Amino acid sequence: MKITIIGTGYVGLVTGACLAELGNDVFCLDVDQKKIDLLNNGGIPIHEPGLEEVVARNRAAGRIQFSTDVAASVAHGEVQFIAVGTPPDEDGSADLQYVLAAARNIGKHMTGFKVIVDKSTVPVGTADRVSAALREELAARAGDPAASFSVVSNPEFLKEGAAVEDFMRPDRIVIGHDNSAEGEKAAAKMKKLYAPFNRNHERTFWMDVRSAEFTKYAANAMLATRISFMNEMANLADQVGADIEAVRHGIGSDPRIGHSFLYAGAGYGGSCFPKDVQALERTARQYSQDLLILRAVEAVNDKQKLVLGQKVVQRFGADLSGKHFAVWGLAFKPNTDDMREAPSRVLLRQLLDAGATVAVYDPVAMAEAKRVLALDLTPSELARVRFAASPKDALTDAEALVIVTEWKAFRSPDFDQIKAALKQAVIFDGRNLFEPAVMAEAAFEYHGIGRSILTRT
Ligand SMILES: NC(=O)c1ccc[n+]([C@@H]2O[C@H](COP(=O)([O-])OP(=O)(O)OC[C@H]3O[C@@H](n4cnc5c(N)ncnc54)[C@H](O)[C@@H]3O)[C@@H](O)[C@H]2O)c1
Ligand SMILES: O=c1ccn([C@@H]2O[C@H](COP(=O)(O)OP(=O)(O)O[C@H]3O[C@H](CO)[C@@H](O)[C@H](O)[C@H]3O)[C@@H](O)[C@H]2O)c(=O)[nH]1
Repeated sequence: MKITIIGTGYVGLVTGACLAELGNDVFCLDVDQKKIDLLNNGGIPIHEPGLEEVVARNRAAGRIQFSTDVAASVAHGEVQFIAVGTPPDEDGSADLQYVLAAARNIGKHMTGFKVIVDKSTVPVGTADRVSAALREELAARAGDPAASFSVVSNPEFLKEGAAVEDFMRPDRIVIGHDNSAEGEKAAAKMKKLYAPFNRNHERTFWMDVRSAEFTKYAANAMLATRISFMNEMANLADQVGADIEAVRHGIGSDPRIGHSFLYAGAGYGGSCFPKDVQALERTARQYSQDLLILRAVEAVNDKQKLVLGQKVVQRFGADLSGKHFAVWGLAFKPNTDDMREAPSRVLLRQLLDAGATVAVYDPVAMAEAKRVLALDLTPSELARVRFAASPKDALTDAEALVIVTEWKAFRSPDFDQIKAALKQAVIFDGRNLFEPAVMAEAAFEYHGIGRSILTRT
């Protein structure tokens, strides 16, 4: 099938590459000329395991092309995926300017019948706005009088760091369409496009457009709720002298609760949970409804991002001037270089505000961290951050090690080496990577999240 993908970010590039892998003829459009040049020169703008190989293979086979040519992109695809960003507006609602600009571009150039797919995460009712924008553009020009379209909602559920795998083996495919003749025609095309992922369509959930749009937000809101719930339980566990890891196993074994997504830590980050929770709250407010649970989820998460830094201050004092710390992990989660809403940024702000100097290391996010921290910090603050060449290099002369991201490479470190490099054998572990009993045996002072019972003894 001839497919156009508008926006070549995390979602667009992965969607385009994976659909090309299945034999489709894919045209990827972006407004960012640098990104398109990089892709045309064989580069990949993001770190995503397996993506580079899929893109290279399909580029070589002529099944995927990258361009900024809007007219050519509209002419190419019978199915046009809109996968542009929907960042938070000032009031927390999803900013739809990029989605609507993409829709208008389609309306300006289209001929014949097009399936327009909202792949971006967009508030309930957006498909209607996309349809209206398209209709306006069609009415404003002397084009093909037979031009027609149907807007379908097909939200994306991939996780960064596992995006290719998630896209190729989806838990579910949600497709919302209307039941007009065009809507049914669009649904038939979507069915054909997704057939290779689930031959009997056992994983496809067909629904109306608004329910599909809502499903995406409800899924992220539920996942964010689990995390904030566990973080709140962890903080209480610290107070009452319980171990949140034991509690996690204890409750996760109930199939109604399940083991996944129950890890207490340094708070959730990334480009989705923070903005999608806010956007859903904002949608509710438009209908005079106050989503009390989600407000709490957000407030707990904001507080949780401070917990690691507070533990450091509790241990080393409010004035950290003259003190130096090692930080392992900067990306908001492992296997990505994405720094959007990363808890590490909050921790660095706390340590620097208290007067400390830091040495930071991340296996893949160093370049992105340099870019982002140059925006977060003043030049004099940035001068107190050293970008280390290795985990070991970061440790030199530090009072303590603070772990923010659970990269695999941090899971089995050489503890003797850590002890030798640090001024004091103290570890603050924002992801509960190690067993407190093992750490105690190795004579480390170990501060996890929600595990104080084991550090007090
Ligand atoms: N990142 C994720 O893990 C993820 C997962 C599921 C859903 N989503 C949702 O998917 C959407 C895209 O997210 P992302 O992380 O891929 O964003 P991104 O910022 O990585 O990429 C968006 C791309 O769209 C391009 N763009 C903007 N306007 C354009 C236009 N008019 N025409 C062509 N290109 C245009 C930008 O230049 C950019 O390259 C968002 O709504 C997001 O919430 C993201
Ligand atoms: O038990 C857990 C699981 C995750 N996290 C944190 O939660 C954040 C988000 O993690 P994850 O969901 O793995 O990454 P994302 O790439 O942000 O993916 C989420 O957001 C995407 C964009 O909407 C959705 O498509 C995915 O289904 C959804 O998992 C990260 O900071 C994690 O550290 C925890 O603190 N504890």
